[in-house]
Amino acid sequence: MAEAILRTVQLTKRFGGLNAVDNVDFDLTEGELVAVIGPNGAGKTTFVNLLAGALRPDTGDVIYDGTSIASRPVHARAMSGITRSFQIASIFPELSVTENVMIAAQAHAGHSFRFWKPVHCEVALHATATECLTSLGLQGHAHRPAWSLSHGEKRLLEIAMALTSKPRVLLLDEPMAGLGIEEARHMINFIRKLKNDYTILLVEHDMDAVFALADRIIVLASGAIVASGTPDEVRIDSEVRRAYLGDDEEV
Ligand SMILES: Nc1ncnc2c1ncn2[C@@H]1O[C@H](COP(=O)(O)OP(=O)(O)OP(=O)(O)O)[C@@H](O)[C@H]1O
Repeated sequence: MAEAILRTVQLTKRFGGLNAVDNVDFDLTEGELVAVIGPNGAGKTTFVNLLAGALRPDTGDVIYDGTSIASRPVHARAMSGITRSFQIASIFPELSVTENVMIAAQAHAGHSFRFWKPVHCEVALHATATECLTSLGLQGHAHRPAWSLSHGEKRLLEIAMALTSKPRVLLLDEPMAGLGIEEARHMINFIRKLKNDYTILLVEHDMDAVFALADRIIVLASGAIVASGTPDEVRIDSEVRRAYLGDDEEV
């Protein structure tokens, strides 16, 4: 069996008396797209925060490439290859789409441009930005101010900004949130393309997206994994119907 790039061992995060993430053993193998689903308050965002480094676990561990990273901060994890999509709040509305992606690229590159002449930095950042925008179909919007993008285009821009770090593991937290039907279809198509190049963890409420994209699905309820498997396995799992969807609902 292939070695996991990223795994968690009995990962636990408490808020007061609440186990938001409760003893979670999880693994993600290179090239996979694993979706994490579960009802509101199940612990999905807390779990992503623990992987991205925005939160530290109370107990348990996060292992990346065989090394414990549980105490590493967000930027150190991003530098080593685990990147979460940017949030709309981190887009600069008055700057162009390209400029936003260039700023993300510069932030990820950190000091690595230190020895370059400014003009070379600019050219390199521009090239990275163009590549990332193209992979999300935004190249035609490069010169527009970011504020003028639709909600769906802004969500694509968030992902383009995350790609500037050339992540090995891309963490996507509800990329479909707030999208219309057409925008959602568009987003699914782009994430499907990203699957060719990235290992992805997708947290998502949109079941059409989850079942269209996931190689494996993990179901969280009250912080704990209650089911996992292929989409077909999860679709027929009675525990999932009980804990998450209600017995009568179609998955
Ligand atoms: N910073 C915090 N302080 C206290 N409680 C928190 C904090 N963050 C999350 N929680 C609680 O932890 C539990 C898990 O929350 P989390 O946001 O991870 O769930 P979720 O599955 O992402 O929910 P949703 O689908 O609604 O986004 C919830 O009961 C939530 O109220």
